[in-house]
Amino acid sequence: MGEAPAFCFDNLQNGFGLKPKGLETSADVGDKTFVIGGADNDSTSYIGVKIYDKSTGKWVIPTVLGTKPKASKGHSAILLNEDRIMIIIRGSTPDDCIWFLEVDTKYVKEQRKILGTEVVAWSRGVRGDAEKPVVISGPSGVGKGTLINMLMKEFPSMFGFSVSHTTRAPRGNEKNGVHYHFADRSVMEKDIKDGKFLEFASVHGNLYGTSIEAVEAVADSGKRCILDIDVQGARSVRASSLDAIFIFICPPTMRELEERLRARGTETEEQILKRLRNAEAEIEQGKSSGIFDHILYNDNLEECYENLKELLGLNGSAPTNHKPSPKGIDLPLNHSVSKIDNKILINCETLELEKASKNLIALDVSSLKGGAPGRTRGLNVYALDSFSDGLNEKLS
Ligand SMILES: Nc1nc2c(ncn2[C@@H]2O[C@H](COP(=O)(O)OP(=O)(O)O)[C@@H](O)[C@H]2O)c(=O)[nH]1
Ligand SMILES: Nc1ncnc2c1ncn2[C@@H]1O[C@H](COP(=O)(O)OP(=O)(O)O)[C@@H](O)[C@H]1O
Repeated sequence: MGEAPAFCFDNLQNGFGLKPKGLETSADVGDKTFVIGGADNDSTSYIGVKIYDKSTGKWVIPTVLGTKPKASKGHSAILLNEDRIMIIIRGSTPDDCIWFLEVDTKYVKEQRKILGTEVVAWSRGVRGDAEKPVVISGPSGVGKGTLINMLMKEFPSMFGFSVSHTTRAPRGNEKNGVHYHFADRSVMEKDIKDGKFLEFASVHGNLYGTSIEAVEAVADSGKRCILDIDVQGARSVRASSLDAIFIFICPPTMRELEERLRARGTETEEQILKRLRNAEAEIEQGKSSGIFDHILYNDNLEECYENLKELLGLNGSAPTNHKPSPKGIDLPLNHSVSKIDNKILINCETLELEKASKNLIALDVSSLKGGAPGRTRGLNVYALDSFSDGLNEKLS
């Protein structure tokens, strides 16, 4: 795209509108200058953001969404695609040094409309891709939990369960933080308002929801995330930026569903009747709404499980190509940053002679995925031999 070759951030002629000032950097996007960070004496524990609107000549403090990076010993900023600023933080841990401040992405534009204020959104940068999450829905008692448990037991290193929040009371065998995060309605409602949830719904009279953190934590651990959520939740996830595979589980008959619910023995008569009433509408929507990619009938459990595995490409044997999650990036405190096309070059200023030939790290940002309110994934990292021309070693 005909960009200038490498540039330094103290060169204001670079056309990227970036300049460091103490612990602050700034980036120009259209009429706005985004100032990131604070002065040396700034005592806040997070990196702050303020916006100078050149058209009005006024400073604006935006609503800041997402998990914010901690205050740091300094950072570099690189504007990407005119809609997000990549921040490389000095002196942080390997998995905490790359962040993205979204200033004009689709998500930020939507939130600006909803909130009626200026909005920016943080998301942490993560190396590599996550596998598509699997959303499983179906009426109460159809066997979702049973099938998910079988999958997690057979492939423990491959799948991780998204632990939902709910206001319903725990059942006898259920552990807080394992089966659900059992929450007070007022706390959950506040977290929903604060944008911490990917989706939420009122189901059988209780509030249920998937927090963004629940899904991202599974992906961070290098596992494929499984969500057990109702049809309303599946619809919300379908409309979100999460690219998932949607599976609906149907009972063979309503009578069999009722028998399973009663045999499970975890609900009162009143709760069973409520779940059965809701089941008819759920099955109707599950089959006809177009939300689901696949419908599975859970008549014979073993057969249904085999069909589920086939859909997930597991075909009876444990996959051998399961990749562990990539590690973070170990950056020395002193480094300089430049950009060539879709590569961000980090020159690590090491004094150790034996490391001097491998002191460049390249971050490939050509295939970023996701973003706020979750993580920004798809960041590829290479060690670059400064005495040769090309990228020569993908860091493990
Ligand atoms: N939308 C949504 N639904 C959920 C979530 N967690 C669980 N559910 C759904 O809530 C319903 C009730 O779940 P639960 O109380 O565990 O009862 P069970 O389905 O009878 O085992 C089921 O349809 C679940 O799929 C969530 O985070 N979001
Ligand atoms: N194919 C099946 N045939 C008979 N019973 C089943 C089958 N699948 C699940 N069950 C039983 O039905 C009950 C409900 O299953 P569960 O997994 O708790 O459903 P859900 O999570 O969808 O509410 C459990 O007691 C489970 O052992």
